[in-house]
Amino acid sequence: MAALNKLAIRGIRSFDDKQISVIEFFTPVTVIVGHNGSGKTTIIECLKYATTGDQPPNTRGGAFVHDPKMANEKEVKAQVKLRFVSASGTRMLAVRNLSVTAKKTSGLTMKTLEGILALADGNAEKGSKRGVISTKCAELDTEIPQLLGVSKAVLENVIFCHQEDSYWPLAEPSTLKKKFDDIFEATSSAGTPKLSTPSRLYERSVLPISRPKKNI
Ligand SMILES: Nc1ncnc2c1ncn2[C@@H]1O[C@H](COP(=O)(O)OP(=O)(O)OP(=O)(O)O)[C@@H](O)[C@H]1O
Repeated sequence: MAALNKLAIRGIRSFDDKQISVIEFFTPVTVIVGHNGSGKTTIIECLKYATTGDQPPNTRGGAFVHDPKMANEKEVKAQVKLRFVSASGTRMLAVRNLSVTAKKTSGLTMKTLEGILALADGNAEKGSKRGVISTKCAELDTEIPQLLGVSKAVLENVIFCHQEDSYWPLAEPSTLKKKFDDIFEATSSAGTPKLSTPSRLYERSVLPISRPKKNI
């Protein structure tokens, strides 16, 4: 069974870029406790980012990275590192890198830098190429969910669902249908419906279906 072992965060939200904070996950459960604003959500955001490559909602302009103004720097380099065990029992390492630069006028410029997906025992962190599977972010985005044995949609909408997105089950029918289709993989990559899946059954049982009236 897949498992998360350790998460290292540097330069994300309130986690500054001067030190690395390490969170270890224990079996069967790890409880994250802290005051408001202490960084509990940030830990989940980092897990989602490490596994899917998706940054939290409303952070497009670089708000996910520690604010350079607070760091008193022009540029902040951020890193999220996750050690995990794949569904087949292999110890893996995923590293994602970001940087944010304060613009001369105002605002931020964010860059996504090369990542690493590697075997945890291959010394990729020390620069060794042994055991490195990919350094391309797009490949990490598809490979990591596969290694965990969970679809990207389930990681995004269920396991690491952001608190700002957690009301999606109450969304309007078309949004809800799309979410269920993604989660149950009801559409092929070409967008055509696959076999009858739970989402299709859900759609049939919940959405009003207009039937032509019969002439008697
Ligand atoms: N870009 C940023 N740079 C620096 N600090 C930031 C940045 N973005 C958010 N923060 C700070 O990081 C913290 C975010 O904390 P987070 O939401 O993870 O806390 P939490 O423990 O989940 O809080 P709550 O219990 O209220 O949900 C806040 O204190 C916020 O001010």
